[in-house]
Amino acid sequence: MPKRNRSPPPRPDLNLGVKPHADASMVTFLLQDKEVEGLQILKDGQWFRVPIVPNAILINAGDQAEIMSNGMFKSPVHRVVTNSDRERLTVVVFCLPNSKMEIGPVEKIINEKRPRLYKRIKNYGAICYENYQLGKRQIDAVKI
Ligand SMILES: O=C(O)CCC(=O)C(=O)O
Ligand SMILES: [Fe+2]
Repeated sequence: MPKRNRSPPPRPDLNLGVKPHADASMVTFLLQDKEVEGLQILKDGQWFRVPIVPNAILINAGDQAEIMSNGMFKSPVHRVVTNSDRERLTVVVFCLPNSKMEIGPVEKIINEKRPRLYKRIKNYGAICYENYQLGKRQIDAVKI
């Protein structure tokens, strides 16, 4: 599912960008703008900028990777802030299973020390959409 994100230079009365979220995908491939930075990642309550590495593809674990790995992979919360005077263009590809397929933590990695953290679910995209609109962290809806 490819997507193109265009963040035009903002007007003072509009605050465009991408609000904080974690990706609903299994994995996301991102080709950043060659010159204009904007992506930031949340870690330990602090926002960190993601530097531009020309022509590099950034790979991000999405919520479905966190669910299937029973929390071993973390799906990071990130956002895009706008640059005051330059347009930014990125290309994003979200990879995710068919919505009819049930997914859940892989059985083999669940044990007494690492109990199951997430429910088995179908169509995670739809679950996410509802929670995104409510401004909630989407993965919380499928935690046990
Ligand atoms: O434009 C970017 O750098 C990231 C966009 C993003 O996080 C998304 O589309 O999910
Ligand atoms: Fe994202």
